[in-house]
Amino acid sequence: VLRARSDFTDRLPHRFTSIQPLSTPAALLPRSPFYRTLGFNWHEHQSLYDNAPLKTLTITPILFGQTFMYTKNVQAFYQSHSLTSAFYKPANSNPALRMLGENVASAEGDIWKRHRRITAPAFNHSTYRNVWDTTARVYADSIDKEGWSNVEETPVVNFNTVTHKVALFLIAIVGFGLPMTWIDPPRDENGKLSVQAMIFDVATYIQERSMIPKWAYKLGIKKLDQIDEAYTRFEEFMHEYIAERETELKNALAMEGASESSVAENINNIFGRLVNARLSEGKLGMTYEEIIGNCFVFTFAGHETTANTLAATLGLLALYQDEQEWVYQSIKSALGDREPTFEDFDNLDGVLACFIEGSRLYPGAYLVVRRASKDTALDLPRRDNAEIVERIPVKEGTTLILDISSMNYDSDTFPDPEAFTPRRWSKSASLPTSMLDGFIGFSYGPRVCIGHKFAKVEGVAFLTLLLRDWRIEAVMNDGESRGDWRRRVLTPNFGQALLIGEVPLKLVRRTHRYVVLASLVASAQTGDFAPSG
Ligand code: HEM
Repeated sequence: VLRARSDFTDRLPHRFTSIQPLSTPAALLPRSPFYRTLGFNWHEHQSLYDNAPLKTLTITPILFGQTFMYTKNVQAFYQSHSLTSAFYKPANSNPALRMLGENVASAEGDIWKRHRRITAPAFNHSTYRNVWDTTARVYADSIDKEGWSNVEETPVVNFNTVTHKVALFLIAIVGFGLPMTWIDPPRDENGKLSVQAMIFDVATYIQERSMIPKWAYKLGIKKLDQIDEAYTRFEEFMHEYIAERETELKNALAMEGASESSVAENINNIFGRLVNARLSEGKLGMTYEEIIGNCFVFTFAGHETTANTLAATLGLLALYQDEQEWVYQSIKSALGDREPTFEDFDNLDGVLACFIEGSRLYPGAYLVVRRASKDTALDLPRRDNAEIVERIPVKEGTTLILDISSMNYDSDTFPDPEAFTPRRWSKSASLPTSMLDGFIGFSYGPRVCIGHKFAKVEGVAFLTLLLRDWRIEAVMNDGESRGDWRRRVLTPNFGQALLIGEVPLKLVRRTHRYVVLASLVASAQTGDFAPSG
């Protein structure tokens, strides 16, 4: 049944707030009960749609900002993200993403198409192989440098720090060809911020950098000086790095028998592709500013999301020992006693299921923004009877917030939504659709996450190695229950990505003793494993 309605504001529940929660002033204000009324407190967030029969509502700010339409109706997601949709991702939806230059995540229309055409070919089979191999080497380096090669049990470790380091290394090495070592002094011999510290701070302080006015950096506040130094150095460093790479590519092109296509074929990292695009004339060129903008966005998007998802997944595995045992057995049956390789990726679906279930419960990108390019409508099934579909008109210019975190906790799609149940994603589970392919945490349609396979390969490689070698245990306070631990440790914050705090874990060795290959450690230290492209 399709019922036509004239005005969505009559059909949808309304909520009022003082200011728009997705605005700069709201992000600057300290957390308060005011946010709770909006559902932007993690635990109450899930009840935001309780009285919304179409799982959709509007929020109208009284003092500042516009009325936005919020939805956790998965049909709204599919309709607003399809190729033919009247909705688009507005370029100004997240100013933080474009502060160092236009890029594939911030642009819209033809500019976005150009950025996507240049960057997409870098996400290919050989990149994913590189992601796998690099993850294995970073893992070996971390075990060695942390001094865990010969211990039966590690001390308490904040695993969020570990996963942030792993994710940062992956994007720096595979994305930009920059060597990294697990233990790196924060400054070089000339007192300059190390590349690692610089990239880490750039990715961590994106929210602060986008909001704090320039004059504030002159006040001599230590934290602001640190942020300013990282960002200034990042731009300087990238300028020099682009110039260097440009010279290398020009030299490669000048060699006998070389052609533009043969040079392009040999480039296997994102950075190389961006610089090469700059050398090409015409429609697929890129400015310095755009290259830096893209490097910046890959640093952020490729780091924060994966790192927080991995940290949360490990925390959940530590709480759900039976699921950990299940995935351990699935690793053993896929690998036997041999070392995993990239070729095993497809058979490690139990590990992927854990990563996806971790992403469902703690979605790195917890919402996405779309805007109606013309008067249009959404056909939304009702919560009480999905056979009844109501047509909700949407006026041109309306902002639609696709609330991924609420969709992921919807009990209609995910029975017992709070439970960590990786098996709901496993290939053998009897699910209505192929859920693994249909997971919306990486979005859908033309603007699907460009790094989704990058993240999955990295996540599966890291989890496989770690879970094969160690049993993970949650470190609890005296008298603390599993539920208390989950609330204390795994209650996230809404930042540019969904942020997880410290995740205190302990690793207890399984029968497999990891043998640190001297050659791997040596290459990790020199950065030789960085791709030459
Ligand atoms: C668990 C990890 C990740 C999650 C949950 C995630 C999620 C998402 C989502 C939901 C979007 C769509 C945003 C929108 O439409 O507004 C997106 C876009 C994007 N992601 Fe990811 N992502 C992850 C990892 C990565 C990685 C590893 C990279 C890079 C190596 C990356 C790069 C990007 C870029 C560049 C875009 C913009 C694409 C475009 O608009 O054409 N992401 N991501």
